[in-house]
Amino acid sequence: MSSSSGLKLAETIKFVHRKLREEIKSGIDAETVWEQHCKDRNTLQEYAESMHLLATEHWEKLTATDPLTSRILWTRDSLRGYFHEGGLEKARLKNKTDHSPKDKIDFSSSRIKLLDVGSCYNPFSTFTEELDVLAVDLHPALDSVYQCDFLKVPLADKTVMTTSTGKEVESLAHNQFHCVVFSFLLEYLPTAAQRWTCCVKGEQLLMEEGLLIIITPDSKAAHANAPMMRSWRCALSSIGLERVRYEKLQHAHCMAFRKTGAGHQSTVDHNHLAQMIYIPQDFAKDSEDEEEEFHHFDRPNDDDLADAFALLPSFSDD
Ligand SMILES: C[S@@+](CC[C@H](N)C(=O)[O-])C[C@H]1O[C@@H](n2cnc3c(N)ncnc32)[C@H](O)[C@@H]1O
Repeated sequence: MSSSSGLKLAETIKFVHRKLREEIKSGIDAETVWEQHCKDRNTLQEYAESMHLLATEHWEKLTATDPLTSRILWTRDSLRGYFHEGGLEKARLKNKTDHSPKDKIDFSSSRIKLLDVGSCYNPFSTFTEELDVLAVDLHPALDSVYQCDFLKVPLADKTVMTTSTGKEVESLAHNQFHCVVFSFLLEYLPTAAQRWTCCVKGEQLLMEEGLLIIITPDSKAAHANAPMMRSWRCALSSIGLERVRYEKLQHAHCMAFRKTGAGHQSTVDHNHLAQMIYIPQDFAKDSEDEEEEFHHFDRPNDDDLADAFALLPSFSDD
């Protein structure tokens, strides 16, 4: 791998995201778009190399000078705070009405079992003393990451991994992980329905009281995309994921959601909820709008959002 300008690497990544969205907007169905994309080994390889370089050679330099910009350190800090420094107990006290597990899991003694979805280059591998990481990706950049299309991988009683034809995941076990991480994963997916599928699967893989960490890029001020963040929070609360931590870093929104065990509300309309996991680019009209990423977009009209929120109880403002 050779060094390359950060701008060029970021452009390679944005190009792939944009291409997928443009194909959807042109009317090709999501299944076909995704299938074709998964077969395009050259694009996947170029993306993996670019992402790996961008993160390790450019973003990590920024982390060295300003650790508060790091989504990886934010995640580690959140896990420590929740599992080892009283966050979990606080959440238990706050949610006296939760359907708590009969034998509460003691998280304090063991390493945190973490599933990093869309891991690319396994950024959490440096914390092996505290984290037991299973890193998976559609097209891994490193050998320590298992190949797995999270949209398609079956959830089963056991996690099954193969190494015979390369490192692959055949199935992932329900209720097995203390933590599931989606760091810069959701905006890769061109439809809100695919993002929703990820969230639902993430919830199913977590042990009760486990954390789903979602990190999404945004260099604008926190309030600029606050309606989007509220929309995500609201949708996730309807499948029993309660937000316990939120922070706007310089380039990302970072969120931790706790699996409350309240389960899915029986009345939830999954199609409707899926649309709530929107991103600004879903509304960009052409590639010029896309260029601006988070700057120029038409938000869903306020009435639509108000309707969406009205459907869901226990929504509270930021
Ligand atoms: C922007 S990169 C983020 C990499 C890393 N998580 C980080 O924070 O630097 C998005 C990653 O998600 C992976 N990805 C996208 N869709 C996926 C899927 N359905 N299953 C698994 N990985 C996926 C891509 O291959 C890519 O490596």
